[in-house]
Amino acid sequence: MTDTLLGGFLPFEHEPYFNFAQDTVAALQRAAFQQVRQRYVGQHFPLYIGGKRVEGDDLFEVRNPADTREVVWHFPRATPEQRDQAVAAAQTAFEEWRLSDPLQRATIFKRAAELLRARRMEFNAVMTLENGKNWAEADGEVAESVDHFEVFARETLRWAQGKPVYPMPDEHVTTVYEPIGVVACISPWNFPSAIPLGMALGAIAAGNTVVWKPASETPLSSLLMVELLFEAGLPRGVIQFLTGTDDVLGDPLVDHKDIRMIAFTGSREIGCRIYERAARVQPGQKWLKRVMAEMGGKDPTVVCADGDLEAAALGIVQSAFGYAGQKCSACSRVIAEDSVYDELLERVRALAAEIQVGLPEDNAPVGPVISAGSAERIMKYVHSGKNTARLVLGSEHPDVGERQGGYVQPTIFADVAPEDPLFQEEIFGPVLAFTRARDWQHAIDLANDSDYGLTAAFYSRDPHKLAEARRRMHVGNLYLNRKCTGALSGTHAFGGYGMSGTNAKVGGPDYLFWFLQTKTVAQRY
Ligand SMILES: NC(=O)c1ccc[n+]([C@@H]2O[C@H](COP(=O)([O-])OP(=O)(O)OC[C@H]3O[C@@H](n4cnc5c(N)ncnc54)[C@H](O)[C@@H]3O)[C@@H](O)[C@H]2O)c1
Ligand SMILES: N[C@@H](CCC=O)C(=O)O
Repeated sequence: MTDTLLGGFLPFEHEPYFNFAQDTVAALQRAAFQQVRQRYVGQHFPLYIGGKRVEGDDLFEVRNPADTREVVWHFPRATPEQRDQAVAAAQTAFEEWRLSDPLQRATIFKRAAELLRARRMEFNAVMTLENGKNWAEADGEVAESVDHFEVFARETLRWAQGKPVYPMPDEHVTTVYEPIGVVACISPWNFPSAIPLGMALGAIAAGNTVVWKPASETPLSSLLMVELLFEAGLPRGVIQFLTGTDDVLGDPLVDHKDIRMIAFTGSREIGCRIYERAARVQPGQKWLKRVMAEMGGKDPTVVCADGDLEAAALGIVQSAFGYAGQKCSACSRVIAEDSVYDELLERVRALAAEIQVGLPEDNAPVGPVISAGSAERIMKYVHSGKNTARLVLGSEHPDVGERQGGYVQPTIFADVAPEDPLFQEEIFGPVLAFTRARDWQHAIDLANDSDYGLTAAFYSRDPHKLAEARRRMHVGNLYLNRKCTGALSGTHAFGGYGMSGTNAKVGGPDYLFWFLQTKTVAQRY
């Protein structure tokens, strides 16, 4: 029966992006900024616990990274009591939600997709104002969120079917998947809707309940998704929404005995910390906690001598400097064969030199990094890089008038040695390292010389080299003859190797298994 239902949810198409080059579309997006400013700026937003909206007394400010003098909105700092109430409420809601009909879940997600389609420009504008994405980057993420709703609607039905087993003549044996409990979803600021949404939908599509803890820099993009799900019919107790400080919502949430799983996306430092802490069984805890930890990257683009240099240069510039390099998937290393190294470097330099850094609300190609502190950290790499490598572009502060924010110019270093921090460490900003390889095989060795293994791009026209790249590149997401950013839900299951994390592969066919446990039932008649 579920097969028939799943059939009713097909076919699937990725949500198309808005074409902001069209005047009418651009005018609508501008109007959405005005509406969002009128409706949301200056507002105080709530927590959600046990289906109730909870106002807080102790508020923190969210600032516009494009001009940090502007406070855009306020959110509450949850107290330890509210954290514990949220976990308890999620436990209570689990008893009902775990038995919910997968078709009910799928229908809610489909409805949420429809609701979001109608409000995409509003969600884009909110994201721009709190995390500095330009229109296209924000739109890419909101479109990905629509895709997540559509994909998870189908995945919840698919997993509800169970899996066939090898039969026995005298027993009827089934393998079915059941939910596990309360999942804490902890997310970063750089993808404030699609990333927490992917984790939360994984949890609730599987029949679990959620404590959703967004990054403090970007809580409204997350809250709007939660409220959208409520509007679509999700029983309100299924998601608890908590904002606040890491001393209340970090270690203590991870350590909580009633948390069954932590779904985390963020830095390597915090991911490793969670992994370690969650391994300790707390008094009263009745399970081994499961941890999904999706972490950073140091993503290479390999360019072979026979590759299309024009396409490679464009792909490198888009993936290295789009959203100021603040994607875990961003290209941060280029490894090119000796014979094309200089030409490729010049092509990339010329394209990158044209990039204008400016206001994301005006749709500048590159906006600010998330904060002044982040810019300072990035500039430390740039300053020390000048002593270890050859600066080809950047390193100055772009002119953005009187605005205060962490604006960093696209920066390129050439002749970077493999042991250089520019080659090994995630900088999470618009800083690109070029390294020369003797030949294409050496280039693959250099690409693999990293603790991380998230994404990589590989450019060649030679089928033998492409096949070898498929076999040898040690990454979770390998892109041949295209840029290494922009995974699409349902198609490019996303997650890395090595210290990039647990390889959970959000948006992929196995993702829901992370949130399920398997029951075998054998019956004799
Ligand atoms: N692999 C991926 O899919 C992916 C996607 C996006 C971002 N990232 C990575 O995220 C990082 C940038 O994000 P960030 O700066 O927000 O990361 P972060 O690790 O500093 O913070 C992530 C979240 O963890 C919370 N947190 C902080 N201390 C905690 C603790 N002790 N216990 C539990 N939670 C705690 C934060 O409040 C935040 O919500 C980069 O390294 C980037 O590569 C990875
Ligand atoms: N999924 C995004 C990256 C998310 C990390 O920051 C991409 O594929 O570019």
